[in-house]
Amino acid sequence: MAAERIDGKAFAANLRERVGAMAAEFESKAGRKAGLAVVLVGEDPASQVYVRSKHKATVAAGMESFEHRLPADTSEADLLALVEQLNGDDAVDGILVQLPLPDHLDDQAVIASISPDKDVDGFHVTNAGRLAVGQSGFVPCTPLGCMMLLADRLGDLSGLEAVVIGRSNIVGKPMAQLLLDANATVTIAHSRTKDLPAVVKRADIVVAAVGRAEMVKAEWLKEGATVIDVGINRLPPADGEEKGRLVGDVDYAGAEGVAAAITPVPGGVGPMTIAVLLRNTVVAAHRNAGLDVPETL
Ligand SMILES: NC(=O)C1=CN([C@@H]2O[C@H](COP(=O)(O)OP(=O)(O)OC[C@H]3O[C@@H](n4cnc5c(N)ncnc54)[C@H](OP(=O)(O)O)[C@@H]3O)[C@@H](O)[C@H]2O)C=CC1
Ligand SMILES: Nc1nc(=O)c2c([nH]1)NC[C@@H]1CN(c3ccc(C(=O)N[C@@H](CCC(=O)O)C(=O)O)cc3)C=[N+]21
Ligand SMILES: [Mg+2]
Repeated sequence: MAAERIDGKAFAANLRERVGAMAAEFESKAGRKAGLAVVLVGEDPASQVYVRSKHKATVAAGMESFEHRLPADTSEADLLALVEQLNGDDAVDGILVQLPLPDHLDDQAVIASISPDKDVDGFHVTNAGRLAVGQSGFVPCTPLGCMMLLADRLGDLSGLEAVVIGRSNIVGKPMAQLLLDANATVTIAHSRTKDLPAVVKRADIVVAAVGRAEMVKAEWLKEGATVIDVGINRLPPADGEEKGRLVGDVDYAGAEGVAAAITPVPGGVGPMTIAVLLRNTVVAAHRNAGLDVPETL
């Protein structure tokens, strides 16, 4: 039987609806809209696409979107000065600096300059630390979106074997932390892992966040596994194509024959990332205005 396709796009649309309702309620209580500032340095085409879809989604949810596009040769001092200005701007509840930054800019220094209370990406060490010790803060959007899909599909994750492939600060590590908090038994695999296929074979839940097109094969999966594919990989254009296809880190066509459920690429985790970003921004707005955060968020 073919695996069920986990429709992240539909789930995300529903979440954006709910966030929109909370944003409207926030506006009526606070007398202003919740605001998200997005900073893009340089002209990377993929980053431009993401920033444009974040802007559209922010406005559609009834929030204010402040876009700052800076030239690729922006100095670190100028970028830090902009973040400082946004930190002090009461109309701005959330700040997102699109990564990766051009090589001459230090990602970590820039993330460190964002006020943890406006760090809706959840990348600041303060928020990473809060997640690690179980305090409330901001959780990175992509892993939180993956957890929402897993909770919706599987309910209680207690005792399930979860394997996260990838250990980046923005996806793999926080993903593992959230799975652990949900009482899964968690393994983190990475480029030095010996016999990755055997490690993946144990998993009831596989989260692939590697950045290698269709690396995870059907034969690696346990029958009935739930597969969350975070990877976004652009294949080289085939004959007659202008742009190459977008594929995940999992061989979807093969995995469909073994898994119980799997997220597609596109239409899976990607749309969740943006919806959770809006969710985090409305949460930030409530906290920054001293209002109770609605429980439904
Ligand atoms: N859908 C979405 O919303 C988002 C998608 N992404 C996508 O997710 C993917 C991962 O992103 P990100 O975490 O930022 O990437 P990074 O490049 O920061 O991390 C990749 C991880 O994969 C590991 N890895 C690399 N090669 C192998 C291998 N052959 N076997 C096992 N592990 C390997 C690396 O191991 P090591 O640590 O040893 O180097 C590293 O931990 C990318 O495709 C990215 O585009 C990212 C963010 C959001
Ligand atoms: N500070 C920061 N925060 C981020 O959250 C962040 C970032 N930098 N840099 C880049 C990555 C990547 N990322 C994605 C968001 C949405 C889709 C998404 O919507 N993808 C669509 C397809 C989009 C397309 O067609 O290209 C989908 O999967 O269906 C993908 C990837 C956020 N990131
Ligand atoms: Mg994110």
